[in-house]
Amino acid sequence: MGHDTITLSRVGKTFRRSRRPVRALSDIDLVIEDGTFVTLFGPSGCGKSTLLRIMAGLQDHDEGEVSLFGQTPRAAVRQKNIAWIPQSSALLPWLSVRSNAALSTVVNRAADRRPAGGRTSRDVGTVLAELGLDDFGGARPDQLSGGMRQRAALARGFVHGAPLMLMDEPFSALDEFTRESLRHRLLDVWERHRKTVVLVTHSAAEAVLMSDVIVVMTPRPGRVRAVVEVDLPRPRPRGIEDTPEFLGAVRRVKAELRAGWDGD
Ligand SMILES: Nc1ncnc2c1ncn2[C@@H]1O[C@H](COP(=O)(O)OP(=O)(O)OP(=O)(O)O)[C@@H](O)[C@H]1O
Repeated sequence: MGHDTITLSRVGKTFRRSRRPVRALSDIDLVIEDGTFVTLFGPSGCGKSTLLRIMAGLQDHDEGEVSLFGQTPRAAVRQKNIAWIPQSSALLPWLSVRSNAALSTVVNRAADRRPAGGRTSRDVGTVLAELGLDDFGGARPDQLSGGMRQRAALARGFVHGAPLMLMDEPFSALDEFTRESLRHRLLDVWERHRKTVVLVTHSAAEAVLMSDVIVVMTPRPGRVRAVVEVDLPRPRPRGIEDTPEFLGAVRRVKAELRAGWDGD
């Protein structure tokens, strides 16, 4: 532990497809240590999703270096070192929850032949139980609520066994009540697995609740405005959202954002 999982140095990205190029990211420097829960936080258009997609090997960058475990993102994906959790659960509708959760173990069978020291997939039944889905392993996605579908997507991510999980606003399609309970559910499971997580959000409260480190980003061009360490106890108890310490941290993060962005 303690070695850097992820380093980004001077990463930049310009989209050039239209007549006016969009500078989505500029000069992004970031170091993320093993086992840290990190959020990318900022307003719409600050480049959070682009940065996450670059880390996931889904998007190329055109400046700087990205190193995940000493590998390029694409190599890290090939070696099964990254689990991707999208905004909508992206479950296969014709498969049961159990089969969806186990999918990565099937799809990535080639990656399982990697040398000793590689990661092992987690037991599907254990992870489904951790996410409160033990009675729904046989159900199909259309028989589940939105919150349960997203829990199944998280299960698939944890079963995958990758040391790095990348989550693109995984709760954004859910109602506020479901979202709150799912945040705590994810924290409970994360406490057991302690993987490195990078999560995108535009909720300051979500960033503070989940993270060890919040990367505050501002738009035009997308830059890192501040890296804020969250000094709250782990595990984060239910109800922590109402404590003065929590509310103070939310205020600090919002103040960092305002200092670098006039809010237009
Ligand atoms: N494929 C693309 N082609 C052209 N421009 C793009 C593309 N993807 C993103 N952009 C632009 O890059 C900038 C950053 O977009 P990005 O989606 O990364 O921001 P974001 O912070 O994730 O925003 P949101 O919270 O709304 O998802 C925006 O100005 C966006 O319009």
